[in-house]
Amino acid sequence: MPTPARPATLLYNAAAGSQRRASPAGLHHALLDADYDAEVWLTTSPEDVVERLPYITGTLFIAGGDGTLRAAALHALNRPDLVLGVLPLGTANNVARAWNAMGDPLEVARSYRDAYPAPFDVGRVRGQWGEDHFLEACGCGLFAEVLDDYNPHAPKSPVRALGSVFEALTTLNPLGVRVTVDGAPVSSPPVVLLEVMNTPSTGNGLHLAPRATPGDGQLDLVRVEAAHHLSLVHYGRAILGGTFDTLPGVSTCTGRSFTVADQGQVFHVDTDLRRSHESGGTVQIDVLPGALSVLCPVAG
Ligand SMILES: Nc1ncnc2c1ncn2[C@@H]1O[C@H](COP(=O)(O)OP(=O)(O)OP(=O)(O)O)[C@@H](O)[C@H]1O
Repeated sequence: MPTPARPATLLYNAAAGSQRRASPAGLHHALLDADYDAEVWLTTSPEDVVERLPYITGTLFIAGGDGTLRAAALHALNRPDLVLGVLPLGTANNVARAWNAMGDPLEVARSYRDAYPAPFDVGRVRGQWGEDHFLEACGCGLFAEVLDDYNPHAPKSPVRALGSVFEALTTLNPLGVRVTVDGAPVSSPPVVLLEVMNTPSTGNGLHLAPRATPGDGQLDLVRVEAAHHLSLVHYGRAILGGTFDTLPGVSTCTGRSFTVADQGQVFHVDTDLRRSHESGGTVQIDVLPGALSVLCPVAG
């Protein structure tokens, strides 16, 4: 007698950037092929997740982009009863890319047949403003300034994004901020960009830490020294080619715990923005190793 399909939930965001690539019914069928009988949950806002996620246990497939994943994942911390599965329907899909869950969402769904749950790290940030978590990255300097000008929660617009890049490039002052890694001070020349990354890319697919792995219990610190500030063409080429960490003036190192001096600069935590009311003190960034349990796709 065949064994019944495994129960699961399919969270589907119809507002995600590439939702046209797979309908809820199509994903439901593909998951049946993978032996999961998923109850479909059509989400319309992160608030749905807050209300309903506490009542969901077992396997939760998330069909959306990084925003949808983050909205669910932040409520899946300290929930050993919940295993997440990523179905890439977003625009950048930084987390799906880092987890080998990219490609045709229907194929990815089918690849969960023999998948196993694996630990997925989460970053924790503590500043004067309180505590936040990130799946992708947290940092200050150029990218945070661009996001601050752009407002990532408004509708996406490439023209507005370009305007924000130019604005940040013309107004950014190098940051001379002290940094420690695992309790030890590191050389801290003025930088134009400082990112602590869990996934290799963040934002609109900015591939800043090609070696970052979200299941290794570590985070990658990436800094771009102001003195070596190259042209945008150099950065653009290296980001596309996955060689950003080899550029002159770009330094990287891994660690579990970081502090960054708080001089009142804006920080981004994934796409959220944070700024202290008063400068002084430090922002503390730690890895929470394996804080999430996420299915690893297994290609058939
Ligand atoms: N449960 C939810 N969680 C997060 N966003 C949601 C949710 N439901 C609807 N949305 C809306 O969907 C929009 C897009 O979501 P998402 O970030 O997942 O896709 P994307 O922007 O296309 O992908 P990416 O972030 O990978 O570039 C959000 O800006 C938000 O307005």
